[in-house]
Amino acid sequence: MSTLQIADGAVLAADMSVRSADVLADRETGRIVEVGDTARGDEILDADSGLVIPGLVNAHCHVAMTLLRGYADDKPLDAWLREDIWPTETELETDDIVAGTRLGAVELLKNGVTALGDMYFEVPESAAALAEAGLRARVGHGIVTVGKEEVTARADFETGLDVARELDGAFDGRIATALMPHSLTTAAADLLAEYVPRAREAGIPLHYHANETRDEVEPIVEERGVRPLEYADELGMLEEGDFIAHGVHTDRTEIELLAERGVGVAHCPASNMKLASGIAPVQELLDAGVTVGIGTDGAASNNDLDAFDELRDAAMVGKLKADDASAVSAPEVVRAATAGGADLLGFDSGRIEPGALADLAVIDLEAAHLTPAHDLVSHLAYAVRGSDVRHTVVDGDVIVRDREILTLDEAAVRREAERHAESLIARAESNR
Ligand SMILES: CSC[C@H]1O[C@@H](n2cnc3c(O)ncnc32)[C@H](O)[C@@H]1O
Ligand SMILES: [Zn+2]
Repeated sequence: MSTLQIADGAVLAADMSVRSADVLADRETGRIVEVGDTARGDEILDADSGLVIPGLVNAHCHVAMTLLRGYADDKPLDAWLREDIWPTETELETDDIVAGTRLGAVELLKNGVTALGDMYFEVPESAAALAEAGLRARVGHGIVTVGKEEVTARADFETGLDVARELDGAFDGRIATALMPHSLTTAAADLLAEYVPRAREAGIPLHYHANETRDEVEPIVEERGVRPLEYADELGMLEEGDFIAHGVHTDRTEIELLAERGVGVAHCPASNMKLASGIAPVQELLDAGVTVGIGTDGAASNNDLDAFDELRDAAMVGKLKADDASAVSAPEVVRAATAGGADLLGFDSGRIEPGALADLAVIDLEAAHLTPAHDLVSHLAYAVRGSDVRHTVVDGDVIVRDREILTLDEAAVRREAERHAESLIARAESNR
């Protein structure tokens, strides 16, 4: 056994208590073997004056959209997608997506994220980039059929299913997959009815955008006479292991349906605020027993991938929505961003205890904005910034040490991303 000892820090336990302890991880199995003060490891990672937490889980992202950060702002979802994002995305080439994925991976890992849910294009190449950077991910090809001929629409579903079947378990199990139709209004009903059962036969879960805006809910109610998640249920799209993104405009019946079916919600508060989509009823979801994770969505609607921003946003807007300052409390958001997200993605991580995957982040507590340290869970929810992350560990491997990413050349990744972003936008603008 080759071990990593994360030494001399305070450790956040699953019950949200904090105590001084070392964490010992087996680098071969990638799992935590001991949490205590007798651990002795082959390699030491210094966590003195630090807090060891489960790595944050970004439950919903389009990571390569880092290339479109700041390209189109201040519009609502539908106009933003149709006028700016989709026309530009038609110009994307595989190398652009790899460059954007690497840039996103640097940002995520340096901000303490160890796992993500990612829906985008060119998934074999982007999944390889994520895994090589050191991240764990559940990935899928985003399937859109609106505006496409039947044959092209079907081909998109075939790609989604093939990618999900072929990549599941790749990169020593760091990559898992899902069938990812973009949304209930942008993926055709007849093809969903055909492909969802095929995904089930292969044991593949589903992930899709749902109930994000009122404009997306109303046409379904008008056309089908049921709420969007009732429609999803009719199509067999609400099964244990599935998770939706957003769930902003969910009514009581839909919340109960999610709870009954064991389907979780990736809550994306910053994206929902920026696109003025609305505020998800997070406290109601939690009270109903729905598993909630937290996501950034893509960097073009956020505009960064700092998951600590999301924790804070989730707590703040959750209170506003509930009209109750005690709603979406600090322990609840910290749990959502760690164990909640890990449950949504189906990873055995998100908690620091023997047997769990050693996906961890170490927060440097020596900062003016983290002083005094009355309550470290409060700090995680309301005061810690991504730039306070000192080390990030995935599968027992140190990926970020003293804020330096070890798996990628950060300067080269930034240069490449700049180059690809510039040429992508030039191509898109010349074709307008
Ligand atoms: C088909 S791959 C994913 C697809 O989703 C687009 N997208 C980015 N952010 C959002 C959002 O908040 N709601 C819906 N769709 C979104 C992205 O640009 C890709 O086209
Ligand atoms: Zn999204």
